[in-house]
Amino acid sequence: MNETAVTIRGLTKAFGGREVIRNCSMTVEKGSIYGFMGKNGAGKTTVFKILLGLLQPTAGAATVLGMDSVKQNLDILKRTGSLIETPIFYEHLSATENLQIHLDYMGITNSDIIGTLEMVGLPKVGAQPVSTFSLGMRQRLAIARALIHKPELLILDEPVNGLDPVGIREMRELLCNLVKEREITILLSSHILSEIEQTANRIGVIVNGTVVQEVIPQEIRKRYAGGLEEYFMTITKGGNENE
Ligand SMILES: Nc1ncnc2c1ncn2[C@@H]1O[C@H](COP(=O)(O)OP(=O)(O)OP(=O)(O)O)[C@@H](O)[C@H]1O
Repeated sequence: MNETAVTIRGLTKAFGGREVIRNCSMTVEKGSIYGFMGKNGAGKTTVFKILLGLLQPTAGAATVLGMDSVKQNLDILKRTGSLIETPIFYEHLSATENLQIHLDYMGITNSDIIGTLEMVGLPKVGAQPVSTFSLGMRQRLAIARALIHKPELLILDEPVNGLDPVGIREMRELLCNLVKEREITILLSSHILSEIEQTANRIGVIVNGTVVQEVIPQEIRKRYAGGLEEYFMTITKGGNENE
């Protein structure tokens, strides 16, 4: 049996008495790419924030790399790289300086900033202030920051957001290579179904704060002639009360 990188059981999160995550369970196997799909407001970002210890669950539990998301959140942050919502940088500082600050914060002295910038497709702009970066360049830098401390797990909320078609393909190749070469686990959300289809080993669909299905892409192709789009429309129909 595969080991798990993330286990969520009976998770509930309420904001001001309104439950946006409801009795939610999911399992992410180590060394895999898990595609997390759901309509706007279904609860993907909230689940990611709970996994990273940025939000506390109202009920239930989340375990990340064997650690409890509430009690061991600092250890989780050290062993995990993440990109959640719009990345924030020190605008007047260069890409290299931003990565160095992150490494200092993580207490890491020995890391390859130049190699990481190259890996994400920013080979020549390390010295440039982030204020001059385009949306796609910022997204690449955010991925570099998520990767630079060599995490075992990457949690990426819409990582291809803002990338052009070339960038999207490069990101796909990068993520697949990371799993192959570094044996890391990737949990990512995306509204671009073709991206999920081409990268994920396993797919989880969240509807109104509950993961309603976890499946492998081959199973979807077998059962739905229209592929992932038809599957998504079928599973999520009935709307989203969280919207
Ligand atoms: N801090 C908060 N306070 C109150 N409600 C919140 C808070 N954060 C999220 N919500 C609500 O929780 C629900 C789930 O939001 P979440 O951002 O997790 O959805 P999502 O699936 O990531 O959506 P999207 O695809 O649009 O990014 C939404 O109804 C949102 O308004």
